[in-house]
Amino acid sequence: METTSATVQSSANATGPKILAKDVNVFYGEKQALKDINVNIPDRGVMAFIGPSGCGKSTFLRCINRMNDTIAACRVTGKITIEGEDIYDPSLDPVLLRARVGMVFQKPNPFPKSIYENVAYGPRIHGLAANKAELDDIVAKSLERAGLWKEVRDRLNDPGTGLSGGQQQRLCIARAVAVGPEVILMDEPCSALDPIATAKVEELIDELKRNYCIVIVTHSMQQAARVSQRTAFFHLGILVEEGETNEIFTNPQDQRTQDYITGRFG
Ligand SMILES: Nc1ncnc2c1ncn2[C@@H]1O[C@H](COP(=O)(O)OP(=O)(O)OP(=O)(O)O)[C@@H](O)[C@H]1O
Repeated sequence: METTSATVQSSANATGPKILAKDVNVFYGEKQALKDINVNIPDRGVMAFIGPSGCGKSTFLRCINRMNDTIAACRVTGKITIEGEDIYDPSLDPVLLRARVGMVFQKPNPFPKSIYENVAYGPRIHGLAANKAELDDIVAKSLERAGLWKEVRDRLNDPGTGLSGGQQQRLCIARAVAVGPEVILMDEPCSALDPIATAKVEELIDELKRNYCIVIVTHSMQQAARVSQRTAFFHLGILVEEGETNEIFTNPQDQRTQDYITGRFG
């Protein structure tokens, strides 16, 4: 499923960490939700964030594309870089950042428009296609990358909301891919899907990791074990432990990780 279109190619560089977080603290008003988070996220692979409810996984995910900026009471300190570039630099446009760092949410949220328009919207507003033929090409390639092309190519003008839940989630992934992101953030992307649709999305994640840096928040340890190469365990706003997924699940260094993965809490 290789593509020749520059617009859907990741510009990622395979060496060194893609994302680097240093001493990241997040506050909602007076309440501190994350404390001194330090982590390197490698390129071309999947990192899973796991941990009990309320430990700050989604909050940290939202730091990576500055979605927390949209929450009035939220304050972020510390530094996050993507390929060395400080994403909190005041000169950086968060709208452009969010094209580089796509996001897929828990509940599939296609626009109330056609399948075609759902995918074409981003490339059009970012001026990625010079004409209709180029836009058609981006739409087709993005749907192909999201493993949906064969299922929808004959009904591109049908509403996106008419697809099944799993197809809608893959449409949202196609929409993220269409603007040529480097990073794809996924916040529990399968929690609203049945096991068959979940398996399809997991297969897709496995395919996409060859070209993108993917960060996934999941409540399912089985899913983390299946799809990720690295796992970070969060607890009460602290990143307790991070490492190779296999190591985290078989030989965790911290008692809290051990307790969580063996089901003693969470
Ligand atoms: N918009 C918000 N305003 C105020 N507090 C918030 C907001 N979003 C999250 N929090 C708080 O920040 C803490 C971390 O929440 P977050 O949603 O990041 O955790 P999580 O690990 O993703 O949880 P879950 O697994 O239940 O989704 C929680 O105490 C939560 O109540």
